Amino acid sequence: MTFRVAVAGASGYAGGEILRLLAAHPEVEIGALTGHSSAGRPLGAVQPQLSSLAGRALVPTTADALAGHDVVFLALPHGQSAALAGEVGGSALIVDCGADFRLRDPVAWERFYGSPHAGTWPYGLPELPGARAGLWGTRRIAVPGCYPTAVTLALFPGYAAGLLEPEAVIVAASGTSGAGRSLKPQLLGSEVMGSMAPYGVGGGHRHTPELVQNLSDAAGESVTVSFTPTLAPMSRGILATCSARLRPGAEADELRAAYEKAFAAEPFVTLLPPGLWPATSAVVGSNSAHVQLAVDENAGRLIAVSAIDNLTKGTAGGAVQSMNIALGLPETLGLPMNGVAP
Ligand SMILES: NC(=O)C1=CN([C@@H]2O[C@H](COP(=O)(O)OP(=O)(O)OC[C@H]3O[C@@H](n4cnc5c(N)ncnc54)[C@H](OP(=O)(O)O)[C@@H]3O)[C@@H](O)[C@H]2O)C=CC1
Ligand SMILES: CC(=O)N[C@@H](CCC(=O)OP(=O)(O)O)C(=O)O
Repeated sequence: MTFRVAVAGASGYAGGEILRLLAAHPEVEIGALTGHSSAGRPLGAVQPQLSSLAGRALVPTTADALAGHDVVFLALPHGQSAALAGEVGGSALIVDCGADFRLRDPVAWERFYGSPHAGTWPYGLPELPGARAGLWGTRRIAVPGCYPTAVTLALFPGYAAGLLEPEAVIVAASGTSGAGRSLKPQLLGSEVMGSMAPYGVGGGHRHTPELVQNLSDAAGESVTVSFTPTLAPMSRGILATCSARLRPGAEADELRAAYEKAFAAEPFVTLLPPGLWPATSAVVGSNSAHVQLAVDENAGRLIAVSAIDNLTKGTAGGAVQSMNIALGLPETLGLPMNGVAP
């Protein structure tokens, strides 16, 4: 069976990456493509890398344009998804790449996003314990934020195994495509090239409550998270360096065994052999996450590092992986495991 799929926000970075993957997906027919300021233009004018779809027209983002599809991807600015999803309604599978339906706690939502909480949908990080059960047959998916995907994969096995104290310290570097393609002075080439700088320092980044939610779910208790994002002079990729204090008696071998068990059957997570460390260049263009860990015996802490492509595993690839599960398709269908290095 072929599923007819619409993409809202097809002119953006996330929308473009969704289309790159869907164009190679054997069970998908690409339907409506919508844009905002670029509506009326051909897709090839704003996404020239999508050669096979270059002549397709971008239409305005309306519920009418998105009606009549089996699957609708929403790749829109935060706050735009909830109203549109309500209007599209029906039996379509709606996959929201924005944040609107990720958090369960309305207080945390309002504090970090400053608007009323729209609700909570099944969370599209299949590797998180219990997540697949929520995705099978669902008609609504909330795709995780890109940092939460990288960080959760790096830390959840240690928490799920009960080997870590409930506090995590995370410093993660992201490429500039994580910020979308709208114009922002801090993203000018002359500001970013040859430089790295933190932002959202001091617990202010909106992915903090999502990290707390995921790690607390894994731990079965409330986990405190200190998260510092950093902008790196590259277009794609996230490298997350995560640290947590070991529970008394927890050993490096037990941690390694917990990670091996968690990822043994995961098609898109590679626990690297001891001594090899994740690099963004190895995962760019793929839906793969690379993970490695070490125990700092002096500090009594786990150091876990992950690398993903923020636009693939961190957005579009994770979204397609979750779509596959929801539709009963093989989970890996249409998704690249290999990167494009060098
Ligand atoms: N970039 C990333 O790494 C990640 C992004 N996401 C999420 O995906 C979503 C899209 O992000 P991204 O692609 O990076 O952003 P972009 O800024 O690159 O694209 C935004 C898209 O939304 C459209 N748009 C802009 N304003 C409006 C509006 N008022 N109403 C309807 N459509 C509008 C744009 O259309 P036009 O260009 O035609 O004006 C464009 O298609 C966001 O919610 C983001 O949080 C999630 C994880 C990671
Ligand atoms: C480099 C950069 O700016 N990154 C974005 C994260 C993008 C993302 O995953 O997140 P959302 O879907 O929650 O927007 C940021 O820090 O806001």
